[in-house]
Amino acid sequence: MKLPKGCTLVVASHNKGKVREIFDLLAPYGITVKGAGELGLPEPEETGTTFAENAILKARAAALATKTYALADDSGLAVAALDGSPGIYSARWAGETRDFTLAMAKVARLLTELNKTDRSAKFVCSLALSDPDGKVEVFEGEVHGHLEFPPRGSNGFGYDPIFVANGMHETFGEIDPALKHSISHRANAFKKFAAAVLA
Ligand SMILES: O=P(O)(O)OP(=O)(O)OP(=O)(O)OC[C@H]1O[C@@H](n2cnc3c(O)ncnc32)[C@H](O)[C@@H]1O
Ligand SMILES: [Mg+2]
Repeated sequence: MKLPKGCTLVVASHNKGKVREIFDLLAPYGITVKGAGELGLPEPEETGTTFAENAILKARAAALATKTYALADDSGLAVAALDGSPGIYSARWAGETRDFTLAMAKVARLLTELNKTDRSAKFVCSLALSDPDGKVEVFEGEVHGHLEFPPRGSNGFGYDPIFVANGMHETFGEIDPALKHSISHRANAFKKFAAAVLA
């Protein structure tokens, strides 16, 4: 599908860090964007079993509620030695208060307890675009790297302070946000979205 010129796009996320990144990624395209938070949209329960299913249900809920196009992002950290955990549970590992210091410590603790030495991990992002009638399209991206402890840096959000992308030495918490926007899982999904929808 193509986004009609001059349309408004609702970014169906309640995560401020994510919304900031999606706004940055959309900035060059001259689309009017609104956040689900500022529109007071409810946060749907993420009952899907994959990133794509959860992205679709969030995009559709916002599109049907606002009768506009909506873009949702479901993403997370998949740690190889933990069989892909926390995966779709990445936000939930941070508890009700979304404490990522706690979530990152849980990852470190599990790796130690299970005697795992492999620190490989990836971030995964599924972007779902819904039209005002609930018709959806999904775009996926990944970035591969490894984890380092203790956490470093205060840029970004979530698990960024423990993730180092392949070929880098600094964590996503330490690098310039513009650099993260050029290589991240979200950037890679976004490139596909932009090519298909914004061209
Ligand atoms: O569902 P919405 O409202 O969009 O917000 P959320 O925070 O609940 O988002 P998800 O359900 O997609 O959960 C993904 C979690 O994975 C983590 N995550 C995703 N992308 C990340 C990134 O670029 N850097 C660090 N952590 C990331 C982050 O902690 C998110 O809370
Ligand atoms: Mg969520």
